[in-house]
Amino acid sequence: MRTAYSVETVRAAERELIARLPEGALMQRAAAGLAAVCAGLLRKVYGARVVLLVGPGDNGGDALYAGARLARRGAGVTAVAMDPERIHGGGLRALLAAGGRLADGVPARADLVLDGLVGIGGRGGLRPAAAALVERIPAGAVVVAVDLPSGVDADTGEVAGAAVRADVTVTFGAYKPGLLIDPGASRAGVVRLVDIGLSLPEPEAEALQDAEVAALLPVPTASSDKYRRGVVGVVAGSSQYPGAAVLAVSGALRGGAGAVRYVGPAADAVLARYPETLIGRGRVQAWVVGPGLGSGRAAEVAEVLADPVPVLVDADGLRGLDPEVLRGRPAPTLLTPHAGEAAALLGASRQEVEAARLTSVRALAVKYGAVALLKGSTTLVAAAGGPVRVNPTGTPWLATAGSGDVLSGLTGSLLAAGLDALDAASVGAYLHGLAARRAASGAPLLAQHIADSLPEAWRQHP
Ligand SMILES: NC(=O)C1=CN([C@@H]2O[C@H](COP(=O)(O)OP(=O)(O)OC[C@H]3O[C@@H](n4cnc5c(N)ncnc54)[C@H](OP(=O)(O)O)[C@@H]3O)[C@@H](O)[C@H]2O)[C@@H](O)CC1
Ligand SMILES: [K+]
Repeated sequence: MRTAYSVETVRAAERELIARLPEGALMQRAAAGLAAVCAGLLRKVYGARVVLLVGPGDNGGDALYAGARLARRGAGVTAVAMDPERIHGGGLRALLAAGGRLADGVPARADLVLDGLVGIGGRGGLRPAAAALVERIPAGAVVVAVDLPSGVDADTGEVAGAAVRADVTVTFGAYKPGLLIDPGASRAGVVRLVDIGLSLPEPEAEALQDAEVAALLPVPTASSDKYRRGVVGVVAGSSQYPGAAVLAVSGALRGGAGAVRYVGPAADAVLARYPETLIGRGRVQAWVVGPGLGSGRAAEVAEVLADPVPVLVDADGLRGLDPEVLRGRPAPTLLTPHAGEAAALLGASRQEVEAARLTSVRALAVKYGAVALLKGSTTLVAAAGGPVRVNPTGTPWLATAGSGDVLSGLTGSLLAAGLDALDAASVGAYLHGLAARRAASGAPLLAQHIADSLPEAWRQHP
C-alpha cells in the first residue's frame, strides 16, 4: 500500500521537526538521500555530467546541496537557475565550493538532470522561465525529479501546461497524493521515498499497488461452483436506456462472480448480447441497482435496499436516497456517483464537489453510512473514517458514455464474489482504469471495449 499526505500535513510535520533540529539539518537529510539515489543511477559518479535545474525555492536548494555532494565525488556539476537573483544562497555556495559551476544555459549533453525547479511550493503549470529550461533537457539524460516533477500539483496530480517527465522521483518524508494520481503519477516515473524523520498522522490517501490488487482478486478453487463464486443481481435499464443494462451486465460477467442475474425491462437486449445471463429475481450475494433506470423506479430501488446483502447504488438509483434508510441497512452499501450526482447527494453544487473531491467523498461516506466511490479524473473511494483510496489507474478517455455502467457491474460482481465494499470499489476502479487504458491506447473508446479489455487487465494480475 502506498500512503500519501497532503502538502498541508507535510508542512506541519516539517515545522514540528525543524523546531527540534539545527538550522538546515532537514535540507541536508533530503540532499543526502537525493545524492545517494543519483549516485546509484550513475554507473560512475567520477566524471559524470550532471545538470541541476534550480528554481527559486527550497526545492532548488535541495538540488544544489545534492549537486555539491556529487561534485565532491568528482562529477562535473552545472547548475542553471530559473531566476538567478533568487537562487538558494547556501546551496549555491556549497556547490561552488565543491567545484560545481553556475551557467546561463542548459548544457547540450548530460548523463543526469536534477529537476529542482519547484516542489511542494509549486502552483499551477510551470511558468515560461521554468518551462524553457525543461524544454532544453538533453535527450538521453536520466531525469530525476526533486520531491516531485515540477509542474505536477502535489495534492491532486493535476498538470496544467508544461511539466517535467521524470525517470525517477526522489520524494522527501512522505508520498504526496499527486505522485499517486494521474496525470502526475505517470510523470513521476519510479518514486523513491527518502525518510527525513517526519512523524506523520494517519495518511490522507492511499493507493493499492499491483501486488495488492492481485492478492484481492477472487480466484475460484477446485470446490467452487457458480453459486459459491457468488451471484450478482443487476437491476438496470429501461425502455429508454436498454444499453445501460447491457453494459452493466457486460462488466458484471467479467468481475469474478459465478453468475449474473438480470432484473428489469431490457432482458431481451441483455440476452441477445449475453445469453449466459440469468433472468428474473432470485437469490444473489450482491445487487447493482441504478444504471439507466430512468425516473419513477424508486420502489425497485427500495426493494433492492431491503435485501440484506451488499448493494451497489449507481446513477438513477442514487436519486433521492434517504440517509436514514442506508444507515439502517444490515449489509454494506456502496454508492458510485460522479461529481454531479455526489453534489445532489450532499446538497452541494457540482463546483463545490469538484473543488474539494477528497472532502466530498469522505462526507458522502459519513452521511450515508456507506462506502462512496467518486468517479472523476482520479477516482476516489472512501469509507467512514480511514484514508481515502486513490485509484492510480485511469485515463481521461474514461469519460465516455456507458463507462460507469461497466464499472458498476464489475464492482458489484466483485462484491458478490466476497470482497468487502472498500476493496471491491478500489479493485473495480483499478481494473476498469487499466482496461480503459488498454482499450483506448490514445484514441476515443467505447464503453463496451472497456468491458472487452477487462479479462486482459485481470490477467495482468495473476
Ligand atoms: N520545508 C522543509 O523543511 C523542507 C523542504 N524541502 C524541500 O523544499 C521544497 C519546498 O520548498 P518551498 O516551500 O521553498 O517551495 P518550492 O517547491 O521550492 O517552490 C516555491 C518557489 O517556486 C516558485 N513557483 C511556484 N509555482 C511555480 C510555477 N508554477 N512555475 C515556476 N515557479 C513557481 C515560487 O515563486 P513565487 O511564487 O515566490 O514567485 C517559489 O519561489 C520541497 O518540495 C522540498 O524539495 C526539503 O529540503 C526537506 C525539508
Ligand atoms: K521538482
